Amino acid sequence: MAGATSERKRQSSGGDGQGSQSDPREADRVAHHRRSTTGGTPAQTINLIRVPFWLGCGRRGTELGPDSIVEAGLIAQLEALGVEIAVDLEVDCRGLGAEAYDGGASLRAEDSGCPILGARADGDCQVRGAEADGGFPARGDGADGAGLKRNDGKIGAAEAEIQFELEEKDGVGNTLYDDHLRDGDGKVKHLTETKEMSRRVAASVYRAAAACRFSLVLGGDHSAAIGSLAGLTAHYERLGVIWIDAHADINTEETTPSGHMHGMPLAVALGKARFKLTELPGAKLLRPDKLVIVGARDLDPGERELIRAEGIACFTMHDIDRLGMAAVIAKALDIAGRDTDGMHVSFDMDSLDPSEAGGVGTPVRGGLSYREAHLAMELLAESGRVTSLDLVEVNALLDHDRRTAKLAVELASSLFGKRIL
Ligand SMILES: NC(=[NH2+])NCCC[C@H](N)C(=O)O
Repeated sequence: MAGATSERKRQSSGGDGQGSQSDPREADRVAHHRRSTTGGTPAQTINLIRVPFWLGCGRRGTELGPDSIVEAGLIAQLEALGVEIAVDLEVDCRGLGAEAYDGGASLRAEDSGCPILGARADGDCQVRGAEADGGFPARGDGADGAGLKRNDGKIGAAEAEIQFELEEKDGVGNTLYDDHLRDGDGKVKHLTETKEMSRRVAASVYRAAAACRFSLVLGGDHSAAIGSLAGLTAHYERLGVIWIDAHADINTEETTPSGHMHGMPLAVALGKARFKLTELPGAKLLRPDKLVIVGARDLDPGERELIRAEGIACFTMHDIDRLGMAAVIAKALDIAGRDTDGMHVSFDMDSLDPSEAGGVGTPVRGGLSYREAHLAMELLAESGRVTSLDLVEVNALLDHDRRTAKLAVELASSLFGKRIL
């Protein structure tokens, strides 16, 4: 728990570590500029957000992904690159769909002693305590049009209110939403739990973004990205997104062939599904012209239609074969990076060929080679533009010798500036 320790240290030295900088955003801009002009290694302060959630894909083993990636050496690798892990927290997913987890009610979130965001009672209650005097503004009433008021880079903002809502509703059970889309309607599975997980992830990601920190979100299945995107759009005015995946994950409740929420996050984020990102506190819809999909090779009919209708940039494996990864990433950066103030990379390990990354729940042949995946991450690092990353869909029960988890660590290292020479 190096992260929690470092957060506690920061607290005892008086505040959240941002107080001594008059304008953290300015410092961040300078750092970005320095990186882009020297091509140097991006040294960053990150919040590590573990999301052990599998209900969005229906395959157990995916909830073991975050710890598997950490145990494969993530923290040492990042620290060797000069990355500071300011916070290391686990979003509590155990109280969600308790019947689907071993132990049922005995594993409910409140039993951790830290009912809302942190399963890690030692670290997260401390982190939350620090926020209590962080001067949270109340959630905006729309006066600034953003839903959430900004907090000048201070940790906190609307999270106190988000937590309050969760506390109120989660303490008595797991049925938090009263909408018509319920599990068992034969269509979307675990919608209620996925929404609740997303709210929790969003709160943590928002908090990181508000503190000008990079969020590294470890899945868990790809529905965790609903939370990332909600937290990020609550903070950034115009977010660009590069979605690296074998699938487009843009099914709606009507088009999903499986009912699994991990095939739907982009439809949610774009406002095309009945469940819209804007249901989550402060979140804004993603703009279709700021989204780029890279590596697609398994699209459902409804997904093809939606991608065409919305004019979404989708570089399939065919395009990567023809143009090469370097050209594809250059185009992706141009689309997701122009006129945006934040850039999120959502990396599904199933974008890689199954011969490299077999430990995933929905493998598809003909994927990215080992070098193509690294090159993508290296070029994204060089751009100096990426402000957050999801690394998702490692299924530890399907992974041999942690091969996929180790590859996830390697790819994260490339994104944080590791170079061959
Ligand atoms: N993130 C993923 N692995 N998504 C797989 C989605 C598969 C399929 N398109 C579905 O909607 O069910």
